[in-house]
Amino acid sequence: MEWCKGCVFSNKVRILDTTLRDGEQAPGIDFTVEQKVRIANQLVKLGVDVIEAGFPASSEGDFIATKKILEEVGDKTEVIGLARANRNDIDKVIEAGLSSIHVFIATSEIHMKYKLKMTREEVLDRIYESVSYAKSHGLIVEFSPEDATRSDEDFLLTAIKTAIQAGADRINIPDTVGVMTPFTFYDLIKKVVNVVGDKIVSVHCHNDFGLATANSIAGVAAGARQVHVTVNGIGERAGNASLEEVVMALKKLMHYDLNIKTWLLYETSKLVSELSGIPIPYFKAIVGENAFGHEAGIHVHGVIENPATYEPISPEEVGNFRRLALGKHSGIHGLKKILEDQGIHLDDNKLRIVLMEIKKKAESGEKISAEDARNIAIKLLNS
Ligand SMILES: CC(=O)SCCNC(=O)CCNC(=O)[C@H](O)C(C)(C)COP(=O)(O)OP(=O)(O)OC[C@H]1O[C@@H](n2cnc3c(N)ncnc32)[C@H](O)[C@@H]1OP(=O)(O)O
Ligand SMILES: CC(C)C(=O)C(=O)O
Repeated sequence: MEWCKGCVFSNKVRILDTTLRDGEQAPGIDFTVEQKVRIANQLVKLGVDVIEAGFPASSEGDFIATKKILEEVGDKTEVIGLARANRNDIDKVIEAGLSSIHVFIATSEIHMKYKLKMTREEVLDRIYESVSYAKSHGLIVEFSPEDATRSDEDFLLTAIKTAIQAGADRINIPDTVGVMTPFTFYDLIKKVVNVVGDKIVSVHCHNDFGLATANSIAGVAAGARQVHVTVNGIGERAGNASLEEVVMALKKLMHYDLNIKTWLLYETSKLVSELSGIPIPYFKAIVGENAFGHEAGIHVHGVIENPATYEPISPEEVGNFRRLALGKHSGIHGLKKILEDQGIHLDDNKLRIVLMEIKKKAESGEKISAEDARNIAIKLLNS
């Protein structure tokens, strides 16, 4: 397929879910250990390939949670822990019993100067030292040059080569502050893929300009074969690439092969929303209450005749539901179906009368339910 031309890997794309790490970093989200285990079990049921369970060096709670998740699902999926490029953090991942580690250090000038206070050479040394230290303990190592997309490109590629030389198994490219466009990210990932040879390239996108999903799929088109996502897109600042959007775009629009049981997306989204306390926006793609909602008469008529007229995917594919609504935009076909589903059969003249009543009420700001329509129809029939 055009999208895959030149890819060095198969058509299979891995999903690394970081809801329990980057997702939880969002201000106001603090999962309990029990909640994290519930979400981890749901992610396994969903079919994610890797669960980033936490940052063991961060706190006793994160250490315990990471360990617990490993005990709970470690035999069913890869469980990975985050670590800064220092031995203490790496030792904590090892102590937690994990076999996979995600080591990161920033490679952008601004992060090296103001945060790390390290020179380029010191960062390169730290990369080599920390990745090889993790490898010497038998870990699968995914390396991330933090703030990669604002790094000097040549230095970034040198940092990546250094991680590979130290034994890194996967290279993850984070757009840490979401400054990429699908076009610039495609170009960057192409260059990274050319450098890493047969290692898997992963992408980790943030949503500061609302482009996390678009950038993630552009990265895959450029040859990445792993995507970092979070359920409902929760995460730092404007969030991460949303699992449900990335999965459905890769599967339905770009025809990639994924392990995800898409019909569980809606229930997974609802669980994370409930446990995080972050509501799902009504208009959220794939899992929003309105994602398969139709009111406009022309749309409802089309959907009744053939849902594909206005639904690029069926709600059943993602475990969501179709909702036919009544309001000032309704048409006679929709009203007819909503009434007939309630056992009310009217001729067109009477339907028109009911429809006018509905539009009048809606225009005054009233919300009209199927039951309201039924009552208006019955009143008319009895008049
Ligand atoms: C892009 C990301 O999301 S990265 C992941 C971010 N996640 C988190 O920060 C959540 C958990 N964080 C924490 O619990 C704490 O920040 C800890 C435990 C990691 C560190 O806490 P503290 O020791 O109090 O340090 P603090 O957070 O104030 O500063 C970060 C320190 O880590 C250093 N650092 C930051 N990133 C890295 C890195 N990748 N490799 C090595 N050192 C790093 C900073 O230079 C700073 O070091 P300094 O204390 O010697 O100046
Ligand atoms: C730890 C890294 C991958 C990260 O979360 C980021 O850069 O956004």
